[in-house]
Amino acid sequence: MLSMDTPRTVVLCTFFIILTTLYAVHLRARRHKLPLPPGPPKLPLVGNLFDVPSTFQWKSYARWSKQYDSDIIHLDLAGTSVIVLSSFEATDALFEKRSSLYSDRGDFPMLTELMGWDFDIAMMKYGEEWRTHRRLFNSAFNVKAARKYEPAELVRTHALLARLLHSPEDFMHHLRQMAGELIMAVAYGIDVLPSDDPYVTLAHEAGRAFSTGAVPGAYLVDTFPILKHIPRWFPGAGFKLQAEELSKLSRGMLELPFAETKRQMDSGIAPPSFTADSLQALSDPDKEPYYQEHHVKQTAVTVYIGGADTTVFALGTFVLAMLACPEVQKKAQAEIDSLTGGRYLPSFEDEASLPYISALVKEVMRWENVTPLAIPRLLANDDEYRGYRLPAGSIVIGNAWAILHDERVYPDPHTFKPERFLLDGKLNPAVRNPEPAFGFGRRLCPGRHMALSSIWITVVSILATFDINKAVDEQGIVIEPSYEYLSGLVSAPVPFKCSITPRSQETIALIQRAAEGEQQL
Ligand code: HEM
Repeated sequence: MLSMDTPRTVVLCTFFIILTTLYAVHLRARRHKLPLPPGPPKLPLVGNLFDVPSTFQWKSYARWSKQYDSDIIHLDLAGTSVIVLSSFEATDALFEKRSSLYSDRGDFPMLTELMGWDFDIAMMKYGEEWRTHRRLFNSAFNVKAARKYEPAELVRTHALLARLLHSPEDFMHHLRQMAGELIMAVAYGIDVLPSDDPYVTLAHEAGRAFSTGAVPGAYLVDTFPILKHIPRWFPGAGFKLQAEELSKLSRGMLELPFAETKRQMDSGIAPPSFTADSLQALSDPDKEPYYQEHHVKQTAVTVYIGGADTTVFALGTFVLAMLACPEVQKKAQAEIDSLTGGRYLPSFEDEASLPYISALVKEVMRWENVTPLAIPRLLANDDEYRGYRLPAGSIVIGNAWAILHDERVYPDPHTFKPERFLLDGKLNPAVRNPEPAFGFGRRLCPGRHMALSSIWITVVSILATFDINKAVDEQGIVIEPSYEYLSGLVSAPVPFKCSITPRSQETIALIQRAAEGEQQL
């Protein structure tokens, strides 16, 4: 019904629309005049293309941030605008508080279109499809749901201890096997073979191909997407043949383990897992109606790709930290011994009584964080921050490494020091959690609860039962690890040697009893 006020309302509305349009035009014009954030001088056309190194970019970004005294810097990579944020304040202000603008991902034509990884949540554009996958993921991996994986984590950790007893020199292989077993069990309910398992091998190769394709600029077609249309016989189109080969891995990873879980479900022998539970829930009328089978299939792969390498490399860093700081290892073992008296292997119930171990795990995540630049974002619209113009379409990078090595928050940041997280023997809530190790805002890693609990139980179990020391060569000379890392989206310790020996006859007996008990279950 029209009211007497209608003409007045129309005038008011028109006035309001004109005012907001004028304001938007004014804002755009004003923003256009604002300077870009500071950064190294740019050459014509190529900008900073030759300034940015091809490895360990996070260290150069952090150096520039100091040099220009700004936690937000700007680079131009041959026409692509790149913004790097190097403080908690800046990532909080943009990724967290303006998340609707800063949650998109850039285009990776090689990875998503040619290699077939378009179904991976981590690379998905910000929108409905991503939201559906993310909800499905969260329903199975939120803080409460992730607790149901603890028994599986404990069993796999005990199997790891038994393998370390047998061949300690292969510790990285054992850590990888453990992570592979755990994730295949959690995602698909598949029990993998103790070695050379076809699913783990496939997943490992697929994961490697994924990590290579996810590095910005790794393939020319990512910088010049038009190249994806050139025919495969064209000179220089080798990447298309390579993509065809690699896409077999993503297809295999998508289809094979999923088909196995469905086969087990049809035979009534499928153990609980993300895939089996989610497929069962599809037929439940009370559950979310919008999930479909392909969402479950695609999300299950993401569990493996997101979780396997990251967890293994964090545990590699733990071992390296024990070599760097033997006194930390002693303190951690003393805390465990004072609780268990060496009579039993620690379990998740002990977590609250072992604050030094929890602090040690936080320090592992901070010291050499696995994903130094998280995963870059794409800025959806023009924006303005601290008087700087941030152009739409910019790649925005959160330099998690710089934030976790900020001496204002973590004094003496390059030293491995779990004590920084403690006060009077308890975890100190005033010290900031190293959460940027898992990214930022709405795209913060959804697997972090499971990752942290599996890392915690592995760390406490190894420390309870083994001593980790530097290896010694045939001449009795100590082999110093290089403490170096390989550069990439996911940063792994350079392979190193160490000596892992059981702490006593009693701990050997505990490990054997745990492994035998679990085999009988
Ligand atoms: C030490 C272990 C891990 C680390 C350091 C890690 C780190 C990260 C980081 C930095 C991101 C990007 C966040 C951003 O864009 O800001 C991410 C995303 C993701 N992670 Fe993890 N992660 C770990 C373990 C896991 C595990 C165990 C899973 C699966 C159970 C997982 C699943 C994912 C998924 C699905 C995404 C994509 C999220 C999205 O784009 O919305 N991660 N992770």
